[in-house]
This record gives sequence, C-alpha cells and structure tokens, in this order.
Amino acid sequence: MRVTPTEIPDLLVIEPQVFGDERGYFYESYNEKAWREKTGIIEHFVQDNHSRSAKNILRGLHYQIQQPQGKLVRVVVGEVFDVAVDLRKSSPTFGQWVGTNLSAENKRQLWIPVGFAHGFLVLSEYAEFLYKTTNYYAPQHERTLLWNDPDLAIAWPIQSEPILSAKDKVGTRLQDAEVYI
Ligand SMILES: Cc1cn([C@H]2C[C@H](O)[C@@H](COP(=O)(O)OP(=O)(O)O[C@H]3O[C@@H](C)C(=O)[C@@H](O)[C@H]3O)O2)c(=O)[nH]c1=O
Repeated sequence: MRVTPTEIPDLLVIEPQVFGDERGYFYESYNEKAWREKTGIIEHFVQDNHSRSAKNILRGLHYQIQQPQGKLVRVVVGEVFDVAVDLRKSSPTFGQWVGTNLSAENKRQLWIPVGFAHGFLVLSEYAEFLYKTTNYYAPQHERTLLWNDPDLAIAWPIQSEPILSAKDKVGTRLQDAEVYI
C-alpha cells in the first residue's frame, strides 16, 4: 500500500498492493491496521456507500457542514475525475482543489479528510463509485458547492455540459458558502 500526498498535503492518494495471478487479482481494499500504520491517521469508518452513474454525470460538490465526513473513495467500474476542494478557512490552501483520475484500472483511492467538498465527473460509459465515510449521512447538514464556480476554476475534463441533479445545478459559490473554521 503506497500513500502519496497531493498538492494539498492532507489529501492522500492511496495505491493498494495488488496480487495478480493466472486467475486474476486480489487486493485488500481496506485494512485498518495497515491504513493507520501507513497514513498515521486514526479514523473510524461508519458507513459504506456505492453509487453508479453514466458518462458525463457530475455528482457534487458535496459536504456536511455539521457532522462532517471524512471519505475514502474509489472506483470499481469505469473511471471518474475526482475532485476535492479545501473549505477550511484556516488552511493555507483554502479554496484550492485537487483532481485525480480514479478507475477500476488504476485501483487508486483518495482520502478526503473532514473540511473538504467532494465531487466527481464520470469519464467512462458507466462508473461505480464506492466510499467509506467517518460520519453518518445527515441531509439536513449537507451543502453543495457550485461545480463550475469561476473562483474555483476546476479544470473538469468535460466534453459537453455535464448531467447534474437538481440540487447540484444550484450549488453555492465559494464566496457565499458556509465553510469550516
Ligand atoms: C449520500 C447519501 C444519499 N442517500 C440517499 C438520498 C437520496 O435519496 C439518494 C441520492 O442522494 P444524493 O443525490 O445526495 O447522492 P449523491 O449525489 O451521490 O451524493 C454523494 O455525492 C458525492 C459526490 C459525495 O461526496 C457524497 O458524500 C454524497 O454527497 O440517496 C442516502 O440514503 N445515504 C447517503 O449517505
């Protein structure tokens, strides 16, 4: 398991050790002991989520202002461009974003701690997106940051206008968003 900090150091790319053989492959997608040893992070995940989306669907950018969630995200079918935005007012990288391609092929995971908005754009025909969260879903506390806020200037690799939920169409711009201390 290899852990690589991104341009925003608290955001980590995690690459599992994959054991291939003539049958296919095996890897531990999560091992609490190894994760803690390699990342130094002591988190407890309470919920596993799984969503499936078609090409050009963009989900996000979501966060819970109360009961915030750390997220360990990965893709098991297809490929997505995954984005996390730093919403920690006290952070030197406040308002900055990191994007990375997660795919069934590269088996990469992204650790997104509390304090970030998260979203992804589906690049393949379909993508199945799995993630562990460190807190339970609390819709009353969920907020949506506008995916194409010009102040964020996220370089989504879009070919055409993405397909968004009604909620995501009316996200809040960073300048007006509730953020973390
Ligand atoms: C997120 C979530 C949704 N739901 C339900 C609510 C709703 O009926 C249906 C779809 O919810 P949404 O439209 O919010 O699903 P979605 O747009 O996939 O929301 C997710 O987007 C990604 C980018 C994230 O970062 C996640 O934290 C989450 O916000 O699933 C749950 O029951 N539990 C959950 O944890």
